[in-house]
Amino acid sequence: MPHDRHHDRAATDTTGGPVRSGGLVTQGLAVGYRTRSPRRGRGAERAVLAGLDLEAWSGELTVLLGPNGAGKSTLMRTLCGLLPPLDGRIRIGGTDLAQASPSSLARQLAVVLTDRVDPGLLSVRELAGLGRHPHTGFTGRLTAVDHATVEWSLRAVGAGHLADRPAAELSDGERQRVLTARALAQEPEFVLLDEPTAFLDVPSRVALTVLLRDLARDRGLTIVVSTHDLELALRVADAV
Ligand SMILES: Nc1ncnc2c1ncn2[C@@H]1O[C@H](COP(=O)(O)OP(=O)(O)OP(=O)(O)O)[C@@H](O)[C@H]1O
Repeated sequence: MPHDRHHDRAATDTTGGPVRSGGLVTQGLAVGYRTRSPRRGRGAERAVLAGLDLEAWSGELTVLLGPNGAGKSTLMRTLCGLLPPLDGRIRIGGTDLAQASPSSLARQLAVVLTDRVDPGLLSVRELAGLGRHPHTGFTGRLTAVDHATVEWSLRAVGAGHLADRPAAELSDGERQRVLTARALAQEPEFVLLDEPTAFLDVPSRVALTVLLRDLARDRGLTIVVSTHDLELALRVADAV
């Protein structure tokens, strides 16, 4: 790792634990699925990962590395509140995820999962503009500041030239960039991206990962990315 995360948080409390607040922290987290049983209520639990004590901090790009089927997507879905934890706690910015209101979570946290998105008839600019929704209030109208943020986010991921294209016509790699732009347009403190480089060619993989690391450092974001790209993770990530 090029950057020793432990160097940044040398301060500890009397129990030896970190004194840093905020960040994305889990304690004893178990993630997985509950099978539905129509006759017997809740059904059985199938844990995919258990006993996870994870920390991701502001200003750092944290990478979740694991082979196919390891549980990265399951963990990502749980960290953003889409899947209930089977056990343990998740704290985001010092607040228990289970207690966070959906509207405050939407302003704080942006997520890009691997699910296919149907953009309908939206242009690329309009699709990225959806990221502004938590900030637009009752009318949903974008102000000049919102428009500027969307343009910036598209340019940041190298998709500025696609802005007027119908989003439904994008290639997989182009769509991946635009969805990343939508997440950045949200101006969140926390960004979770599940395999954001999966469809990208090698130069674009490096460029996007370096961009995410720089955004984390320059804007103090907490960015968590899953990947099975070992080399890139080790070269660029602040914590793996
Ligand atoms: N909806 C579901 N219900 C039950 N089990 C599931 C469900 N989705 C995934 N799983 C199982 O959970 C395990 C972890 O899957 P997950 O998709 O989280 O892994 P991953 O690390 O993201 O893999 P990949 O790198 O292939 O995307 C797998 O064994 C998978 O079959």
